[in-house]
Amino acid sequence: MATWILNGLVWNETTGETELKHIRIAEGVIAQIEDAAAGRPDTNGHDTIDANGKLVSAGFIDMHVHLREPGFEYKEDIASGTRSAAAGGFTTIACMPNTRPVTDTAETVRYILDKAASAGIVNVLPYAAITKNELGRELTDFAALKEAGAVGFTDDGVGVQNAQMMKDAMKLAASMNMPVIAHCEDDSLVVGAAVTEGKFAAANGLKGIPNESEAIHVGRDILLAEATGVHYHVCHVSTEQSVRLIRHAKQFGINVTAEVCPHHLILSDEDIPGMDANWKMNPPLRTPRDVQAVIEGLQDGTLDIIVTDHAPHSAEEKAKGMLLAPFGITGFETAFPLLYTRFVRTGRWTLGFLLQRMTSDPARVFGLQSGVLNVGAPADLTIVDLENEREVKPETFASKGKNTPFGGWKLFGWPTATIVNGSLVWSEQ
Ligand SMILES: NC(=O)N[C@@H](CC(=O)O)C(=O)O
Ligand SMILES: [Zn+2]
Ligand SMILES: [Zn+2]
Repeated sequence: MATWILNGLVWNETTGETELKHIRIAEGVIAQIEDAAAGRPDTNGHDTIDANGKLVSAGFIDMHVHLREPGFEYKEDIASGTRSAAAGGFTTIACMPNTRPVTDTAETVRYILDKAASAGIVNVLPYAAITKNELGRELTDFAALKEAGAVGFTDDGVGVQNAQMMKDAMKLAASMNMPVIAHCEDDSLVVGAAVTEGKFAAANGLKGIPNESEAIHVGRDILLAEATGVHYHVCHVSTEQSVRLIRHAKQFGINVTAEVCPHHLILSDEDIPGMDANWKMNPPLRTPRDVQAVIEGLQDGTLDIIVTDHAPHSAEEKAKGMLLAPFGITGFETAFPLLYTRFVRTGRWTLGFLLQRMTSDPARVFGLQSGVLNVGAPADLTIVDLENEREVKPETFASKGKNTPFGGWKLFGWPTATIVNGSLVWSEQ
């Protein structure tokens, strides 16, 4: 059976314009795209969804998320996490291996894929750990993990401290055409601090996390990527120094790509209102100068894609306060509205620029079929209301995590329906 999505505002990658279209989806793929000006198609016997002039985009892709299952289901699980993703317009998400047990065996990779197939409502791509238990001591069985369905290797949550270990991982990953995705953090430069070195830390008499703790790994790993030829992808870039190093590496033709999170594009340490753990994440909110640098990095192509680093924690954990609470904020349900409101509605970016960084660019970087609105592509689509302003209400999130610094913000650009493999998996109440 086919479904027609009628009167969708579609952004045309070739012309850079938006046009009103009717889209037919059948058997999980986009089967037909017609100009709405040519009139209503014959929808007899088919389902119809009237987009009523709302944006219809290729579904958003988020290559850095934490679903917390197995092991931390009190924070999030695959059912609640994929529902939260769908509510944010995401149709494909790649989940990090800092679960319990750590996703470091084929068995755990298969557990996540099976659970995603039975309880999940969007496409879930699991990453596997680089080192056993993410302890940095011994490599995992890359071949078995790839065979089980892992899409890349990462110890997200911690940096790989030993350079030889990282080099061995890159060599092995390169030999099997798999990417290495790095959380960049040198433990010897992090002294148990909760926020960045900067005005907030100084004003509150706190130790700060220095920019070099991130950038020193970026620099090291770029040299190792050059030596091994691996596809090296940098997680959640937050500092001016990292942007500079990645820009330089790309000029040299080194196979490096990078991601940036909405919060690092929008907030600095100077926005932190007080000792509230909803403003605590890793990497931390940096200085205004770093915010400017990551924006420029995204704009000039140094940073390739936008990811949320959706990192839900329980209310009890976050109530421990800025110093003791775990790092991380939820991301799915605010990402597009934040970026659309802050950068597109204000005229700084085109709609197409933002959509590309959340759809076709992640697909290109990680070799996925989705992320484009073309005939023959997977029918993973998002419908978004660009015109109505609404307040961020964390208590209404589909995610179990309510930990966000954006509560109360008034934003435009709310997803209203999400379609995965041709099926409507979520729609606004
Ligand atoms: N980003 C965070 O602040 N936290 C992440 C870990 C990580 O992404 O490094 C988490 O797992 O909670
Ligand atoms: Zn990380
Ligand atoms: Zn993460």
